[in-house]
Amino acid sequence: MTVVEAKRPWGRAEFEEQLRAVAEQRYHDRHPFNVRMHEGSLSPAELRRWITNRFHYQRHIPVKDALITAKLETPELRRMWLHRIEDHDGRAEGEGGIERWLRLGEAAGLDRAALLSGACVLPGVRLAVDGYVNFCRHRPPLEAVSASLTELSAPGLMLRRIDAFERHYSWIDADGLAYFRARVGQGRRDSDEALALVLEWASSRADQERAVAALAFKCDVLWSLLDAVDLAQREPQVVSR
Ligand SMILES: O=C(O)c1cc(C(=O)O)c2c(n1)C(=O)C(=O)c1cc(C(=O)O)[nH]c1-2
Repeated sequence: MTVVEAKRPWGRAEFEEQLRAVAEQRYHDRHPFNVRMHEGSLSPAELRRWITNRFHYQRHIPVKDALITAKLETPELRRMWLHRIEDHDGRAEGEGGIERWLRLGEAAGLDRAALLSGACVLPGVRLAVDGYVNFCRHRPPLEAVSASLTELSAPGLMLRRIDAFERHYSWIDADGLAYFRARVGQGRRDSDEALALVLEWASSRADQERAVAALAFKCDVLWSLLDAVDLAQREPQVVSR
């Protein structure tokens, strides 16, 4: 009989390093579409296609956070996670990240009703977003929370994006960038909180490897979302001006 010895868990610092390496090396800031966005070579139609399709992702973030909240077992943890839902949905009509994204769309000349209808969302984007929501629906809290750790890299990307929009896409009113500005601080807080939970919860090497795999999966979700946007033919879009 062969005895398979369990691998020893990584130390805390090494585990954190593994997570950060995935969040950096597989992040979608390296995707060709984002590279073109940053260098200023996207056409208005491409930028509008991205805004339209990313709205599908944005509006599902609070749904997946509600699924995660339902799995958390203490009031303290649920309180911590609940603010994410509020960040996107706001406390009242006309507030929150979803509303800010709609204003970004309007600043780029997109029609609010058309965005809300979801009619122009690409099939690959629907699948990528479904993949993320279902992952958080079905997996244990450790993996669902680990998947959110792409946010370790998000604040840096937001700053780069704000700079790129101001520099290259000044036809979009600067007020439209409020979504990205708000996400810099929110993303830092979210990733600090999530990282502390993952480091605490994953005690065995198997858990640690599951956490790293969950984060890699999420990187793939973001990457394939951009693949769909990048490869799409020009979509008919309802433009308000
Ligand atoms: O624009 C981006 O590149 C980007 C990336 C990510 C991310 O890395 O997951 C998020 C967001 N934006 C974002 O706006 C957001 O609210 C958000 C929530 C989450 C999450 O997984 O809980 N990621 C992200």
